[in-house]
Amino acid sequence: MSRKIAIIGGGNLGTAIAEGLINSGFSLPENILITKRNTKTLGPLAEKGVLVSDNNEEAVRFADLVILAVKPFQVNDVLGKLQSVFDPQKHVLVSVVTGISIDNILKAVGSKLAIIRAMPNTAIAIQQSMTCLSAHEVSNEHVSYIEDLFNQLGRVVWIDEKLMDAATVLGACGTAYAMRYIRANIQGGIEIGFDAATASLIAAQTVLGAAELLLKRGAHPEQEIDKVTTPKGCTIAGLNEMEHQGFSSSLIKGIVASYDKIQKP
Ligand SMILES: NC(=O)C1=CN([C@@H]2O[C@H](COP(=O)(O)OP(=O)(O)OC[C@H]3O[C@@H](n4cnc5c(N)ncnc54)[C@H](OP(=O)(O)O)[C@@H]3O)[C@@H](O)[C@H]2O)C=CC1
Ligand SMILES: O=C(O)[C@@H]1CCC=N1
Repeated sequence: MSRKIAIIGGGNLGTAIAEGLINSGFSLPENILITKRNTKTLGPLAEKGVLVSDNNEEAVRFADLVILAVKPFQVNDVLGKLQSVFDPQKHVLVSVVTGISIDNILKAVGSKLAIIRAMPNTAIAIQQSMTCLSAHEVSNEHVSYIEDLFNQLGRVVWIDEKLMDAATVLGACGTAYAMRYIRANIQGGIEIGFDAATASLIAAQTVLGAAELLLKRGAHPEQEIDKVTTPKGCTIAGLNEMEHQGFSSSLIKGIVASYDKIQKP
């Protein structure tokens, strides 16, 4: 399989994917064609040598891998206009669109195309995405190509398609939740004496280190918390106050609210 990639929908996620593909060396810029209606915002990618267009048909003809990254309500219109251009012998379609099932995509393209759903997050731009993948009735060749691609851009897990909405919330919305957690740390850090830049550095690196402890050791968070909480110390005092204020409960309720908001077909 040649390595020509079309990204339809060069918004926040589409451009992040393009950046990740180039930064990782997985793709040469000239092997990526990215589309949107207003191409002006794609200037920085064009400067790196990525092909830019407002013509989705041209993009599909150019590529063998098509990544669909438009908003959910745009899928039927965009794919409907591309029905005659898709070639099941040539193309594999990866959709990162929230809440649109493989069955719905098949109906929209109107042919028996190889379709994989992927749920990455915006850290894909710096090869630190968590990407959940799902497929059915797709060849092993396509599966290993797509797994290889997303493995260059972070970590990958294959999941049952019925868990895709849950993956969207935990893995993709999760970036925003983590940012809010870090921002609150920065706000607190400033209140107890740091300037904003120093508080930001300390907060972000501390979260990175905590995540690495879990990923590298496979430990449970509570095991690592036990190592930090001195009896009668300041950590447990802070943690307990956070819980009295509903910390874990508010996160869980937020996750469920995000999940409930995803339109179920
Ligand atoms: N942002 C995130 O963190 C994540 C997003 N997702 C999903 O990815 C998808 C994209 O999200 P996001 O990047 O945030 O959204 P954006 O709105 O930033 O990007 C969508 C892009 O699609 C373009 N677009 C609209 N219509 C067309 C068309 N007819 N042809 C080509 N391009 C078109 C828009 O540009 P223009 O108006 O100029 O055409 C826009 O830039 C969504 O389905 C979202 O649910 C999934 C995981 C994470
Ligand atoms: O907020 C949204 O709808 C999308 C889905 C995951 C991240 N952003």
